Amino acid sequence: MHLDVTTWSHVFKLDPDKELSDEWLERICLSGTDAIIVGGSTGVTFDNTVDLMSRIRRYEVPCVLEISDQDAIAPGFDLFFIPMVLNARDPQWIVGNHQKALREYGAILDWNQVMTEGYVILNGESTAAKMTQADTALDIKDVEAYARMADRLLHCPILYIEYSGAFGDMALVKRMRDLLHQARIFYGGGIDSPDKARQAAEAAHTVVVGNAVYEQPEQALATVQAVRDVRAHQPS
Ligand SMILES: CC(C)=CCC/C(C)=C/CC/C(C)=C/CC/C(C)=C/CC/C(C)=C/CC/C(C)=C/CC/C(C)=C/COP(=O)(O)OP(=O)(O)O
Ligand SMILES: O=P(O)(O)OC[C@@H](O)CO
Ligand SMILES: [Mg+2]
Repeated sequence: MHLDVTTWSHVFKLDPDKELSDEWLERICLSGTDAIIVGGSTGVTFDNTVDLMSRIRRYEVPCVLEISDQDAIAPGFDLFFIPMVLNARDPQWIVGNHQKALREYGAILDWNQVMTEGYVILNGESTAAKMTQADTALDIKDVEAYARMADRLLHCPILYIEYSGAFGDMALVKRMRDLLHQARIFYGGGIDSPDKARQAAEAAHTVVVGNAVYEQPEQALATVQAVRDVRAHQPS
């Protein structure tokens, strides 16, 4: 099992608040994806998180919890991703909820399992943008500044360009990747076909496929091979 995120090209993000049959969960977990992220912006509870995690645990694939609600923090994951929404207008989503969670867990957690994601949300229509009151009216220089903030100021191992629900601007994503010093760029949003997965894999280090698992599962599965094909033709 590879817990080194720098080797991950493709991940699926599964939402504890959504239904997925055992058959489809098996196909997703055995697809050859590099990891499964468990997360969602609303309706995530301790119970539905543990339920999904224990179903994924039947398979060998690495399993990460992307924390969006302190009440849904559950043990048993390989890693914990902590989003900090850098362009949130509400500071609760940059540091506020994090401070509260660290009051509870700070002294006992295994820091080797924790990775910070510098999040930049760019689809103003997404649930996450509305919830965090993200400022999505950004020009390229604004996004570059957030990318450098994540990479150089905060030393986040992950810069997450989030277009949840819509396919984003791959030229922008690639430009961010090219300016990073140490962070890896995760791109998520609107990947619902092998062609979009290919475009995203050419721009980002890691592509994240979420909603398509529930809406177009055959297409979602096909994104795994599409990303592999891109990597096979890229110089290492
Ligand atoms: C005992 C034990 C397990 C110990 C470990 C505990 C641990 C690791 C503690 C860490 C402490 C800590 C700092 C926790 C963070 C607490 C917290 C609540 C932070 C806030 C996170 C945040 C900014 C959330 C905002 C929303 C967001 C960015 C969610 C990310 C996922 C996302 C955008 C999903 C897409 O959502 P979806 O529902 O699919 O949306 P659509 O409707 O658009 O599809
Ligand atoms: O659901 P989609 O649009 O695939 O986005 C994936 C992920 O970035 C959501 O956090
Ligand atoms: Mg979703």
